[in-house]
Amino acid sequence: MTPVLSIQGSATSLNCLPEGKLIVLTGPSGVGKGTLVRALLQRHPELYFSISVTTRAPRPGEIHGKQYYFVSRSEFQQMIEQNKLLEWAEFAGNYYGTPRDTVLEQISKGKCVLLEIELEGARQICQSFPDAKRIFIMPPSLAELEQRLRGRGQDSPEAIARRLQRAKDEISAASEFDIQIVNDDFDTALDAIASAVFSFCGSA
Ligand SMILES: Nc1ncnc2c1ncn2[C@@H]1O[C@H](COP(=O)(O)OP(=O)(O)OP(=O)(O)O)[C@@H](O)[C@H]1O
Ligand SMILES: Nc1nc2c(ncn2[C@@H]2O[C@H](COP(=O)(O)O)[C@@H](O)[C@H]2O)c(=O)[nH]1
Repeated sequence: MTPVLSIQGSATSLNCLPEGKLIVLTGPSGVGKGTLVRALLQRHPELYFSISVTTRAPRPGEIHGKQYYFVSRSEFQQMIEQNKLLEWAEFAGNYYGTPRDTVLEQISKGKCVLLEIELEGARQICQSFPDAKRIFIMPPSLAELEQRLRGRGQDSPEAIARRLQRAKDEISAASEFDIQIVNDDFDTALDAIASAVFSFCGSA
């Protein structure tokens, strides 16, 4: 029942979060999670956003340590073996994971910590942290999702097809989450996320 996680060498029982709060935000690729999170962090810089590790190649303008920590597949494999990731998953041909120590450190400092991750990783986090708040972002329709992925202009047609294929399974899992928010009108969705975050975290 009680997962034991290590913070800087000390064992800490985390079946409930000791100080801070953890929020998991998921939803299909292209739904607008990243754009919503960036807007939320601008409004509320007191939140802590976890920067993930990935084997995906950087897109134009992406900077190591800002959007992601970009690593090779062998480096990612080493991180798994050394238990440095709180969760990880393969998504559309690349690996993604959440660095363990920084997240646990921020939680232990009482921060409200935000993870923006795909479904499999979100499920892992929900198992390890049953007290985490789980938010699912829905697209208004699959056609609009495709439009957003194409409009973003960052992925090849093959990568977009893989992401859309996966989106169908992800959307059917939305009811596993505490809250479902449709990102149709951006400001309405942002207000709904802010309200969910702060009713859970208090003043963070
Ligand atoms: N409410 C909205 N209405 C129209 N376009 C939107 C809306 N929200 C986000 N977008 C646009 O949709 C595109 C995809 O958004 P974004 O990159 O944030 O998605 P994502 O869910 O983070 O994707 P991924 O999981 O692949 O990182 C962007 O071009 C963004 O500007
Ligand atoms: N399981 C995890 N998924 C993650 C993590 N960081 C990001 N993601 C998700 O990956 C997809 C694709 O992202 P993209 O930047 O290549 O478009 C998207 O759904 C992200 O939410 C993570 O640490 N773990």
